[in-house]
Amino acid sequence: MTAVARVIVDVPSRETDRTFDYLIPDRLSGWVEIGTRVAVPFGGRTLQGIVTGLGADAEVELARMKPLEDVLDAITPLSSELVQLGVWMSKRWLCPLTIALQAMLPAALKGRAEKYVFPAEGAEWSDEETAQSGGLLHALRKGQPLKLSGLLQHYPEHGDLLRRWLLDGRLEERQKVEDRLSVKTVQTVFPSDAETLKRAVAELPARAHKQREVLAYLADQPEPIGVQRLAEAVSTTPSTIRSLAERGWIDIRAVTEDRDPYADRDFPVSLPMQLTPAQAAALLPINDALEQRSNEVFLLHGVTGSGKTEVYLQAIQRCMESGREAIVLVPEIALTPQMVERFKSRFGARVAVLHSRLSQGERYDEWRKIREGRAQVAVGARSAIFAPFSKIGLIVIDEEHETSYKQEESPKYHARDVAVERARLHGAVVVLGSATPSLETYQAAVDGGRPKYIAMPERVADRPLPGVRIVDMREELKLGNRAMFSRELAEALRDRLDRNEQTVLLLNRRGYATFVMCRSCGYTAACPHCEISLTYHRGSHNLRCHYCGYAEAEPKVCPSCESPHIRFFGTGTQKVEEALAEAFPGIRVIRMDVDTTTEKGSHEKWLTQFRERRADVLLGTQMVAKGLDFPYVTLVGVLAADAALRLPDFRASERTFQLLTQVAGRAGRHELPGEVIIQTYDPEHVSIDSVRGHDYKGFVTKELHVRRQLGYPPYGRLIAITLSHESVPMLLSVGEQFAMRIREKAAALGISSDFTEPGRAALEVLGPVSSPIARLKDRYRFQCMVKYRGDVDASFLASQVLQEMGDAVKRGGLQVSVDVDPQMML
Ligand SMILES: Nc1ncnc2c1ncn2[C@@H]1O[C@H](COP(=O)(O)OP(=O)(O)OP(=O)(O)O)[C@@H](O)[C@H]1O
Ligand SMILES: [Zn+2]
Ligand SMILES: [Zn+2]
Repeated sequence: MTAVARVIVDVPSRETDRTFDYLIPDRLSGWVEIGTRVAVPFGGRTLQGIVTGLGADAEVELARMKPLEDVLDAITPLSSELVQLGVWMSKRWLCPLTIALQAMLPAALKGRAEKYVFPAEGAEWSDEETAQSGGLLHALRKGQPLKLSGLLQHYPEHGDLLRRWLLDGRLEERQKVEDRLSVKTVQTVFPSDAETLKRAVAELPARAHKQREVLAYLADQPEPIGVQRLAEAVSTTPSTIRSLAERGWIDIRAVTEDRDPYADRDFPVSLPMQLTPAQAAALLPINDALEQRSNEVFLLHGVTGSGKTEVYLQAIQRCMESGREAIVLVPEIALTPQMVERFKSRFGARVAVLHSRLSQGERYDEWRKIREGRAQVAVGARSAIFAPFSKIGLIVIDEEHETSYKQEESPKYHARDVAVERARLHGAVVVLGSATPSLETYQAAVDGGRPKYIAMPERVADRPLPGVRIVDMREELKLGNRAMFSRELAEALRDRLDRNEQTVLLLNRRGYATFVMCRSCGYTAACPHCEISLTYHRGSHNLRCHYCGYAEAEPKVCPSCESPHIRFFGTGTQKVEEALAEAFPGIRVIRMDVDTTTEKGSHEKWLTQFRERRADVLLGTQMVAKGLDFPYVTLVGVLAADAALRLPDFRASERTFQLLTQVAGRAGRHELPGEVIIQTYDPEHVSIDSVRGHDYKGFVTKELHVRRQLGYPPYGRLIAITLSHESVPMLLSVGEQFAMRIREKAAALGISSDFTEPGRAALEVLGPVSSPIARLKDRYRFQCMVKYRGDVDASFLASQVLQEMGDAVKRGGLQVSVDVDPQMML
């Protein structure tokens, strides 16, 4: 019987989206399991791949089968459960399996970097083991890092031993990332016993003061200590310390250290709080499900400030006590120090944190902590859903309505759906938390009973929700106020300055371009490659396209009519900042937007400043709306509340309501009561009017009614297929064929295209029409939208048509992108 590995090669195309069989050579037997990354010969090249299956017989004759070339990691990075999840994802979102699998790996593991093997710090082997290893251990102990591939080649008969020791931790594997070993090592002093130290002091020459001090320090504090740290502690140089090692009085060894991005911060220990009755009632069914290990999904619908986080924390505690692991997803933007601190303070080093602001190396270290079982809780943004745990008991998704849980590039997965599937594979509990649940989740809870609905309708400690006033800016204009701030908002702001309280100002900028326009002829500067207005950047005085990166200098005269009256238009945060400085001299403003938060750590820096009350106003875009919990914020102002309502997206109302409710929720969360002022040109709009009474149910009822009539989610589902090409006629003809074939297939299956009859399965294809962004990077874009309802496998139909038309698409040089359950309609 010959062992065979089924491998998915890392070439993301439809033709290679299947497994290929390879022989497992003896040298590698015992190293290959499901999830192992391997190097394989493929079409004359060596490619990277992932083993997704093992078998004894092969689909092609053994004689024609090639052997695997190499194993790329000693510790298999993916489990068979994650591979299974990947298979599910590739079907769910119509993407090649390799793309789904690669999305689960930390970036540091993606290249074909060589792996090195080292003995672990303090590892010991018996004489018997040393003898058994036939020179292998001897080679390793010389201290030189040895390549894993080399070891496997030189010691083929000792592969089992190597693997066993890697698994029991006596050997470690490391990888070069960014030209350095991906594991950080620290030169560490190991003091000898007190006796030796005493003798050393006696032997030292009289003038060796510093060396004496070092020895005294170590005699006092016999714990291992970093050379650098020790040098600082006794204010000497590392070379002084090294000279002691040379004389054999102390030992200096390299010790691996995790790059813990939070290492220099002390987290005060936090104990579980006494729950309010509402929290206790919410926790009860969650704990029950954990206890019974039943695969439940809950929607925890708690208003802003109702204390959802404490419920998560105590559920996680329960989960950990039963020996299982927990994943907590929070939106990238909410991964503030404040949020991280809540978890670190409660669970300490058992928490791994994963987010994009960490360096590749830092992320890899956190990932290893999870993979090697040193962490029990992973807190992170979207991709943390793939945390390589093996016995998950609980998955929490905070702010479950957030759009950032949907990845916009392939694999276009939604972390919420992945969470539900992953929890099913583990028999785990899912908690979806939000003050403003997505309509999909809410409707499923109310109509279908899964998720189970849990409500926390009040804030903790009887704190009231803030009062909300809506200001009609048209009225302001009628009364002659042309300023950016209404009289009410200006007055409230002044009031806060007098009382030394703080204000959060949200500029809803989505759909509100900071563009340049000529006031004489109406010319607006647009990207020559995309159908998009260019955005003005004050710092560099240039105009930039946010889609393709095109940039040009700010025009002095209108390129169209040569008028000098061309100027920067629209309301950017910079403009608001200027207006604030003008209206309130001396006001201290922190501006948070894409321009001020690109630098690593800047986000945190601003929030810390604001928390320490070194500013009066926190002004920003969406990123100031979520997760913040500052006791002195008593006023929230919203400028241009309706800015995003006109976007060509059926979720525009829902998003506006969620954003306004979330930002309103930042006010009055502690002792001081809060107030919210929303400026708008459209005060009657249901998205704005409902915020006044914190009326989620009122909003949702109206909005669901509209969705039901139009057959939009949650009452129907969508698949967006976008085609792009330089030539419009080409696009139109392929697009038409596309739409037609799907319609034909549906008709052949007897699926109606009539959505008016409630409850009946239906499918229709809208388009092809020009996409809302009609041209990008010199390519025109057309869209077909498949809308369907009921028992229809539209993904399957779409993928069939894609396959059938694959050749035509390829020959014509078209690009096709498929988005199943799209969240962004642009
Ligand atoms: N049982 C409790 N007793 C006293 N204070 C509590 C309790 N639970 C939570 N709090 C406090 O109430 C405040 C709000 O809690 P938390 O931030 O968890 O709310 P939330 O529901 O997550 O709100 P949001 O959705 O707005 O983020 C916090 O300052 C928290 O420390
Ligand atoms: Zn002009
Ligand atoms: Zn462009």
